[in-house]
Amino acid sequence: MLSLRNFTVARGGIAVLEGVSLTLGAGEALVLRGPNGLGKTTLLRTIAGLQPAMAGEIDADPETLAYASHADGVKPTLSVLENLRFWASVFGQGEEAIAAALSAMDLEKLTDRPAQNLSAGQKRRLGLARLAVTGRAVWLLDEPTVSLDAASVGLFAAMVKRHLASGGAAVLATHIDLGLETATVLDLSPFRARPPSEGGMGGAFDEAFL
Ligand SMILES: Nc1ncnc2c1ncn2[C@@H]1O[C@H](COP(=O)(O)OP(=O)(O)OP(=O)(O)O)[C@@H](O)[C@H]1O
Repeated sequence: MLSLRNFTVARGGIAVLEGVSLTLGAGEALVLRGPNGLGKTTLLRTIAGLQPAMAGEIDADPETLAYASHADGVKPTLSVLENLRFWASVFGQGEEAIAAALSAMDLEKLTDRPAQNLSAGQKRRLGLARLAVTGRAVWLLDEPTVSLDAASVGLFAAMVKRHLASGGAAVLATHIDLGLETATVLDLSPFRARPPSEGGMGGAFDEAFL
């Protein structure tokens, strides 16, 4: 469903990760690990097509990818239900998918509340519920559990497990253990871009190099 070969990704024109190769098949989850600033977000953004790769190849159908970023991406003046209806219409999904999304993230009691009046955790639950109305197979998830309490983390983990069981796949940047028994953990530290003096395309000096 997704494969990368010798993939190099950059922020601000400077390579942060180089030579990343991976494959992801149906039912599989990949957990990206590495210290702050290493490039996990950058890798997910590049896979999602939000920025170009610096080098390497990606094999994936863009129409199968759904990206959930750090930001919840909810529309503040729309209610919870209106937000999901909006996204469902964008992705060609119907009421059944919306009902499943509400149930998955326990949002049924909040359907009429404007998103701007949700708590941080509720907003994040709505942001994650959007995934369930995309109908897309490969979920790209950047720190999906930020602001979630333990119960909501459990709901989200269950949603991801159902997605995998139904033939979907997921790449997650997360520092916590979601209990995805079948997930493969990929430590990105060995792919940190080398500075030009070492033959690489990197060069930023920041916390990733300390
Ligand atoms: N817009 C930008 N312009 C230039 N550099 C950036 C930009 N955004 C991020 N960076 C830098 O790119 C590097 C990789 O950042 P990225 O957000 O991908 O790391 P991360 O591994 O996801 O970190 P974290 O675990 O803290 O979320 C960092 O050194 C960061 O400071």
